[in-house]
Amino acid sequence: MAIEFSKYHGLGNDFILIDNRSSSTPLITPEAAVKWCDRHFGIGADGVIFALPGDNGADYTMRIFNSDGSEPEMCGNGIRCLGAFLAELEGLSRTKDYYRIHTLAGVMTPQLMDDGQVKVDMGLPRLLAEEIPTTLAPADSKVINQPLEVAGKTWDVTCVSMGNPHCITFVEDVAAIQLETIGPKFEHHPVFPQRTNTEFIQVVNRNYLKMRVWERGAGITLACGTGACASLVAGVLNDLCDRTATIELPGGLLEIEWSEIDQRIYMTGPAERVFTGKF
Ligand SMILES: N[C@@H](CCC[C@H](N)C(=O)O)C(=O)O
Repeated sequence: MAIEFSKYHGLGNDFILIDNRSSSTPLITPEAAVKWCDRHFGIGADGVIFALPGDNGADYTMRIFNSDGSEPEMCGNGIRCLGAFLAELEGLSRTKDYYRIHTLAGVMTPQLMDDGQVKVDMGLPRLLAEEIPTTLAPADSKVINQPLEVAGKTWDVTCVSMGNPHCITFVEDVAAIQLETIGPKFEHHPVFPQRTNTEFIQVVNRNYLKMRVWERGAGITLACGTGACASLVAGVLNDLCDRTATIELPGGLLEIEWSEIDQRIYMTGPAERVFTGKF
């Protein structure tokens, strides 16, 4: 059976989007997602995202498979792409500029802005070790600037969950990090029972951070929305940045705010359709 898809990206973090609104079961399996994401033998993407019927009062449900077939709880760049995809699918029948999306990390709300950007209410960051999850500290403690031995070197790490796990390290120069060798060692470190996404952050000033990322289940990507949110939170917890900052990723810029009013994280960035097809 041929399945229609749309290819989108958010700052080069690219996804295959599938209109799955007629069924609560993803139209393709995790094994098929691995093949579809293959950049030589498939369509090529960092993940496959399904637009499913809403759950728990939400307008829609998002599920996502990473390019290795694993299923993460959330995806920041992906949910911006999903917002744009749903607007495209609804066309003239669309009645509002935001969607309440049920995810494995709770309900997230992407809003389509007049300038074409998508702003997402990403919810509350989770900071306790058991919420990350990590065994780096007692279950009910935060992991802020804690030493972690990886590849014979001690890294000071801060851990934040945006529904999915992130381990953040502040470095002098992000360009000098050997991401392809060190990334997998963080991802599979035994202190992270559900593996982890890993962000390396260079503080340019209190409102501008440079980031490179190794993603759980996808490897090096050009951007990670949840990673950018988690990194801003880590920067605030370490008093290295303010609560509003621009995050520079290899694929472009994201604006992140950790609201003092409701303590929620707001992420603003682009979502672009590249092409559509049948597979
Ligand atoms: N690129 C995404 C995150 C996708 C999920 C991640 N690989 C995980 O396994 O947690 C983003 O933009 O947030």
